[in-house]
Amino acid sequence: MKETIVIKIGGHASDQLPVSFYQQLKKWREAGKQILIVHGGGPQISEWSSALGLSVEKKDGIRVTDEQTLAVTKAVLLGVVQPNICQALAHHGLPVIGLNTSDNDLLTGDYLDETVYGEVGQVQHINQDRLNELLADQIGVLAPLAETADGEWLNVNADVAAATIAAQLTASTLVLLTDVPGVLAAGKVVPQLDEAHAHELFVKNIIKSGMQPKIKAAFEALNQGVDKVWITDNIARPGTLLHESPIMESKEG
Ligand SMILES: Nc1ncnc2c1ncn2[C@@H]1O[C@H](COP(=O)(O)OP(=O)(O)O)[C@@H](O)[C@H]1O
Ligand SMILES: CC(=O)N[C@@H](CCC(=O)OP(=O)(O)O)C(=O)O
Repeated sequence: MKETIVIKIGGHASDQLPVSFYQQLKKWREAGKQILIVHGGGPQISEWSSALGLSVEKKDGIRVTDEQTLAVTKAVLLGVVQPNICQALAHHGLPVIGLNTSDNDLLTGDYLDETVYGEVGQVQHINQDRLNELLADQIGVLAPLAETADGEWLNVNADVAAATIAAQLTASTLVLLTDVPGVLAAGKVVPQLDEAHAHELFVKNIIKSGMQPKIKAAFEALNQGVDKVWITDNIARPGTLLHESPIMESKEG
């Protein structure tokens, strides 16, 4: 079985991928690793929603999604963000396939809390065999949309989706690629973060907004068997490396 690396690309990051990103993907492929990209698109969804006169509301980094916002989310993720990422990878000579849940029920799930968030879900099950088959010879670029057993589409936070998928694929590494070089505290990147330290930064309101679901998702992935999680703006360096328990040698304590 090939080693799997899951990379989540945030909506900001996907608009400005540096050449080093594609070079690193090539290196990993040459080393025999299979790669799945789970993409976001939050800023793009907000922009299109506003342009269409829809309200934009997030609670703890999760978008409150009514029927109209879900329609915009599907259109923007599958019609704008995903094709742009696939095109960029292809231009850099990488074999790529754009994916969404409708291909053999790749991501099935259920509502997170319908009364609070509306049409928002969490991934419960992935079609692991189909994904592994697709990833054997190409890089998959998968949208964070799940479907219920009844075929309803659900909007899933891309960090949370990537973490669940990484865990179910038993990925060695989950990279959360974003627009900041890592988790920042007092203006500096925290090089290593365990759960206790993360909790402290939550309580002090240092970890806020979009960083909240990212950190929660990262620890979910670690607790479910993913070896390493990085939060970074450059896949060639780990940024913040997350750990389940304290690292004795860590200066961050
Ligand atoms: N402690 C923190 N360190 C770094 N970024 C933080 C922190 N707390 C909140 N953030 C915010 O989280 C953002 C990244 O989350 P988000 O905007 O959802 O990115 P993405 O689209 O890549 O998922 C950063 O741009 C920053 O504004
Ligand atoms: C439920 C929920 O919050 N879904 C996200 C899905 C996209 C996403 O997560 O994009 P980023 O990674 O770029 O933020 C949203 O609608 O914004």
